[in-house]
Amino acid sequence: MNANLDVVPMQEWINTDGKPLIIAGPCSAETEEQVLETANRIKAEGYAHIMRAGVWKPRTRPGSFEGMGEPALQWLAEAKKQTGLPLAIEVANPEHIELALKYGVDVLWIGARTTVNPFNVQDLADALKGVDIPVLVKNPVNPDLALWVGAFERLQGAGIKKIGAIHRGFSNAQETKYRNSPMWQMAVEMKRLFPQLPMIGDPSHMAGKRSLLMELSQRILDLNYDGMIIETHRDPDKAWSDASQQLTPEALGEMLRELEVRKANYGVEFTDELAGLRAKIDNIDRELMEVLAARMAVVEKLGEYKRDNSVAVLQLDRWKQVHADRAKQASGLGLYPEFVEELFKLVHLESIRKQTEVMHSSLA
Ligand SMILES: C=C(O[C@@H]1C=C(C(=O)O)C=C[C@H]1O)C(=O)O
Repeated sequence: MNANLDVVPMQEWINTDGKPLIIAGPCSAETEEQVLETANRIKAEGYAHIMRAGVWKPRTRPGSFEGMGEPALQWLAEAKKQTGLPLAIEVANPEHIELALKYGVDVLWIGARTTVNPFNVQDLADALKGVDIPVLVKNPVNPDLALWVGAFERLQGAGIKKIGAIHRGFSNAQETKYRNSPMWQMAVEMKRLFPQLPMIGDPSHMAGKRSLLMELSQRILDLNYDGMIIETHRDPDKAWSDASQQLTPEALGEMLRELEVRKANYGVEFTDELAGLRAKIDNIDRELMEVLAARMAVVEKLGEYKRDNSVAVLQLDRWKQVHADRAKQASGLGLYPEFVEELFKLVHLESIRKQTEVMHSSLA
């Protein structure tokens, strides 16, 4: 992808003393009392750099609680006064931005259901022209990296340079362990393309349930994210939205204290050992590719046979057999079967591509 983002480093707009940024707060601002109590309990725990709360809630189906709107902004402004915590909220249209700025909100984010729509994102970017405020962009609900990048480009067009990405996971067509599947490779690719872009994990929306928060948060930290945005509520089971994925400010504190923040890089003392092990990996990878090339040469021969005898490229029974057999072999070798299944799906796709090419070569 050919794109360039001009990013102000995160530490220039929020000082976390080099620690991962923690944005914590309720899914929704429900009542003044709930906002103030939650804010003060978060503050007392000491981990949060920014408080979050939903003021307008995009819901999957009508009839669910859709947020309190402007009154919630008054409660949040009071919470900021009492705790000193800067505020972050989601905005989905220019009116939301205007109100957020009126009530002194410090950081805005664009939600996953907005990021998918370039018209909406452009409206937000236009409304932000001349405004100096950090804007975080959640990944679009579908795993489309270009759409995510496009949202940043639209913001940059409006002069916004304090930007960051929030990885909240991607919608599932089928029921899975996660509410939104992380598809970590999307965030890793984003980091590869734009190393300077802060990446913030949203374990709450990936998980959908409390029991998965810890493992997801640790994974986020192990992938070197710049921070996390996590939902916390004074009385989670009674929350008006996302009850099952929130935890109390104190339980969140306990969880955060248990997480391990590891160093981003190896120290110099490991340099020699590291170089030796990496040289081994380089050799093994070369062998892997030689083996793949040998397999592909046989696939090509089979393709020529198919072409000359008018046999279809895809042979489902054979593929089913390969798929099942390789996963079984994987267990015996101590490899994670799902990894091997995915790997062979890719290999099979490449075989199909190669044989299709061979088929077409007869037409030349
Ligand atoms: C190689 C073949 O063609 C395709 C590719 C396969 C593979 O990569 O293992 C298996 C079945 C076919 O869909 C074949 O027919 O055996």
